[in-house]
Parts: sequence; structure tokens; C-alpha cells
Amino acid sequence: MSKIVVGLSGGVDSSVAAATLHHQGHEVIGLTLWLMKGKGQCCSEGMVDAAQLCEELGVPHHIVDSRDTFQANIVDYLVEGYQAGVTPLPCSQCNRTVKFGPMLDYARRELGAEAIATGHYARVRFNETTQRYELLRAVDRNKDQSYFLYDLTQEMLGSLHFPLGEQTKAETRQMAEQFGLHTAAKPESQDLCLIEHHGSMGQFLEKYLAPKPGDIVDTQGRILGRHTGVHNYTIGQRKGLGVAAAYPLYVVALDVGRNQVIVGDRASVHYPDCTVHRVNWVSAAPPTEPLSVTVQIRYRSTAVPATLVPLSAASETEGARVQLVFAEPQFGVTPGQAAVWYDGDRVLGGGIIEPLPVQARVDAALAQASAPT
Ligand SMILES: Nc1ncnc2c1ncn2[C@@H]1O[C@H](COP(=O)(O)OP(=O)(O)OP(=O)(O)O)[C@@H](O)[C@H]1O
Repeated sequence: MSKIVVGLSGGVDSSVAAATLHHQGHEVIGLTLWLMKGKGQCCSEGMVDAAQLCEELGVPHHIVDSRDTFQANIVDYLVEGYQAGVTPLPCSQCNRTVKFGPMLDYARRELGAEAIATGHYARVRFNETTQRYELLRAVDRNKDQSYFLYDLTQEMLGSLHFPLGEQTKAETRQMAEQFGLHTAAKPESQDLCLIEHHGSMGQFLEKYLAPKPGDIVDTQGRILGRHTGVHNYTIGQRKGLGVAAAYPLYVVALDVGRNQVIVGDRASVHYPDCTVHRVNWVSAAPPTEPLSVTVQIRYRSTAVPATLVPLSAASETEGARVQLVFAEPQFGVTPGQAAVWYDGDRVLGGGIIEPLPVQARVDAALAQASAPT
């Protein structure tokens, strides 16, 4: 049995992950990262719940102040992204740069442990033929979090345990009761931790970005209304535009230079393809030829068939790039969000959807708007 450091948020999933490993006879050490600056109920309550869980299990608990790392890698990343007119996805970035990397470092350096575990719903296996670790979807498809884990490295996968990957959420809740954990009845977190902490994404952004009103225009440039700042809008957004029209309007492009939000009909926010940068091939070697995959462009969306075409990197900071050509045009392909591609249950890789130049978005919108959906 080995020494395993378990990341504890104070929620039911990580509690059951820790309790399971403890009951299997592993030497469990609880580790909670203190993530957010300022007073927020979720962080303080989470740390206390995690500490109490470790008391119940009779295992040590460590708290590591990671507020500066979280601020630099997540808060600043989000604010800069929204300011530039994209909608950044914080979770995959957080998993790699704030959670798994630093947790593994701390486990090795301070605790003499080589393994870490979390309550994520996903699976890892070692492929003897390719000699690579592979990331797989969780058995509980409704809870599957593999989408957020595409950016992990082989080294991280090799040190990781996901004790909940083979079970359903309902089974996890049952186990929490059987183990007699005080976190058994804790409600499910509904949103991004940042949103739970601040109330809403709007309230979070208000702290960092001043309102910057401008025009809402259609794809022909006609002014339809006013907006409160391009950072408050997302490609594909319909609600909250405050513009009356004969048909529903969607955000087609965010023009930061002109400070305009450009809107069109539903057909105009369908895209036949997208390019993706900062690509990570988590389970497989990068291909040299086009590859058939299924791809997920949002956490909750269904994976759809696409052809992946390898591209050369435009610059060193962009990392590897690929083009994804969808079998059917996709709604609201949102720059800043992750595209994650799969071969069945196996996550092959993923990356960040690149912004298109505004004019290219408008041209694509005009072309799609006149095409049948
Ligand atoms: N502050 C933290 N410190 C250490 N590990 C964490 C922290 N927050 C989350 N984790 C780990 O990452 C996993 C997934 O986190 P996520 O925020 O998605 O929580 P969740 O699915 O609601 O799980 P939980 O019920 O454990 O909160 C958690 O189960 C936990 O192992």
C-alpha cells in the first residue's frame, strides 16, 4: 500500500475519494489548496470541511496557500481574456497549473509521496503497446470530467488516481453515508468555483473591469442598441442583449477595436470549422496526417464527428495547432473555450479555440445566414 496525497475541496466527491483509499489501506494525506483571495464562503467552509474529514479518517491534513498562483494563472488569465473579446475556460488551465502540477510538487518535496488523487470523474490506464498513460471518460457519463483534464501531462497521469472514475455519483453519495462522512449531505456545487465565490461571472468581472458602453450592431453595421462592455458578452449568447428584433438575435462577433458587439440570426452562429492552439496530446502521439475524431467544444455538449488536420504553430507561445472540420456546422464555437477530441472513450488531446478576425466572423455569418440550416 502506498502513500497517496488526496486533493480535498471539502466536497462529497473528494471526501469519498479519500475515504475509499484510506479503507483500501493506503496511507492517505489530505491536501487543500487555498485558492481565492478575499473572504468567500466556499473556500473557508471547504477548508474546514476538509480538515474535519481528515479528523474523521484520522489522517493528516495540509493546507497550502496557493492564492498567488491562482491569481496569476486563473484570475488574471480570465480578466485578460474577457478584455480581449474571448471567453476563457478556467478549469483545464487550473487543473494543470494550479492543482495537479503544484500538488505533485508538494507531495514529492514535502511529504515524500509519489502519488496524488482527486475526486474527479475520469479514468487513467497504462497502454502496454504504446507505453503511454491514457485518459478515459468516466463510467458515469453524466458526471464525466475528462473534458477539463485534457491538458495534463504524461508525468501527471502516471502519478494520478481517480478513485471515482468507475462509479456513479449516486454510488458516491451512498458510500459517503456508509462511511459516515459529515460531507455526505453537502449539496452539489452548481457552477465554476469562481462564480460560487463571487455570485456570478458578471460580479467577478465587475471587480476588475470598468463598464465600457458601446454599440450593438448587426452584420451590416446597423446600430440596434447599446452594450455595457464587450467583456460581458460571449459568441452565441442570446439572452440579455436587450435588443428587440423580429427574430432571435445571437452574438456573432466581439469587435474590441471598435468596441462593438455584432449580432445576427441563429444560422449565422454556425461554423463549419475552427482552429485550435496550445494543443496537448494527452494520451497519444501527435498525428502527422488528418485524423477522424469526435470533438467536444463545450463541457456539456455531445461529442460530434470531425476531421482533425495538424497545422504548424504560428508562434512559439501558441504551441501546436490543429484545424477541426466538423461533419456538420456547429453552433456558437466560442474562442477561449477548449475543444477536446476523443477516440471512443479515450481523450486524445485538446486545445484552446482560437479567435477568428472579426471580419472573418462577419463574413462567415453572412454566408451562413443565407444558407439553409
Ligand atoms: N481547493 C482544492 N484543493 C485541493 N484539491 C481540490 C480543491 N478543489 C478541488 N480539488 C480537487 O479537484 C476535484 C474536482 O474539483 P471540482 O471543483 O470539480 O469539485 P467537485 O466535482 O464538486 O468535487 P468535490 O465534491 O470534491 O468538491 C475535487 O474532487 C478535489 O479532489
